[in-house]
Amino acid sequence: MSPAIETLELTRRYGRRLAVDALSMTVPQNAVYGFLGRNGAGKTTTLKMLLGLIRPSSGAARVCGVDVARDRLDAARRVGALLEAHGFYGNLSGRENLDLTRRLLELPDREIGRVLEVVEMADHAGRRVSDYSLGMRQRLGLARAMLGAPPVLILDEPTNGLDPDGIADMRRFLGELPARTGATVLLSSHLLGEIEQTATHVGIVHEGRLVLEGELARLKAGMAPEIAVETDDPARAAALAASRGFSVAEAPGRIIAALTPGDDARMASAALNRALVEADIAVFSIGPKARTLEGIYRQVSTPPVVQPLMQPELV
Ligand SMILES: Nc1ncnc2c1ncn2[C@@H]1O[C@H](COP(=O)(O)OP(=O)(O)OP(=O)(O)O)[C@@H](O)[C@H]1O
Repeated sequence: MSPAIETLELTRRYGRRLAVDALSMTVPQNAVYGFLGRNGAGKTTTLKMLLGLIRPSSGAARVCGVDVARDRLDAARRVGALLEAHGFYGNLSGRENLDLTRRLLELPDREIGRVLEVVEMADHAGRRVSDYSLGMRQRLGLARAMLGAPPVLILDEPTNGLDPDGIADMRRFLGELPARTGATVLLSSHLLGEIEQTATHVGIVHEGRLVLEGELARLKAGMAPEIAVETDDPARAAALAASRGFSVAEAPGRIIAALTPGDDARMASAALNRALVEADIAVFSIGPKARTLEGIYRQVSTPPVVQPLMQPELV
């Protein structure tokens, strides 16, 4: 069974800028694959190449085994997409907007009722789209992407601009989509929490390169443990932890120190606690932290912090 999506050394240059740099990703069938990266990391450029909207400078992309550059139409038939610009006609109803796409794709009329049911929009389908909330437009966009039941859905930042209720709704739809439709979902986001709550798989892109990919549960299990320290002096605590070989992230009132995989987090916590107290730094709490996608992301996208130990009396 070929993967739902596969790219091989996919590369796109804009002038001298490498927007996507030899990116090889694999999205297994039936996954909800979270494609994660900061703004400008290269997510949209990758998605556009997968959809055949722009050509790669080199490398290849395949959807359900079909090469996108070689068989663009064949590949396009297998994908539904939700991109940022909706392009709906505000003066037409939701149903009429869907009908325009249905006719283009030469699909039977009943497809409209089916996709409206999936996104729970059947009750609003007769209203003009100009009266829709942004969340309703996003759902209509999702419904349009699902017309014809393509086996792959590609969604660019599907919760962008939504209010908390809209975000919660959209997350629920996305998580349920593989079970409800049999589709594989690739969704891009710059929000860790969003991917953590919806995705089964994750790919992290940083400066055009795929720096990590895999099943989320396995990545979490395999990641280096971290110690969270609440303290009165995060700056000195961070410097001290870094001098002892930890990679450290600093936040108001606390630091997160990442261990090397295989280290015993409890013993390391005790040793770090002793060192902090000896350096006259108040420790309000200390202990191993639950493994999160945020921790994984920090490990792959930031270089370790190594700062010289400052003597307490000099600070
Ligand atoms: N048409 C273009 N011409 C020149 N440079 C571009 C073009 N499109 C994208 N870029 C550049 O390529 C890089 C990757 O952009 P891309 O839009 O793919 O990132 P992204 O991860 O989707 O970010 P965002 O979430 O902000 O859309 C950026 O540095 C961007 O400035």
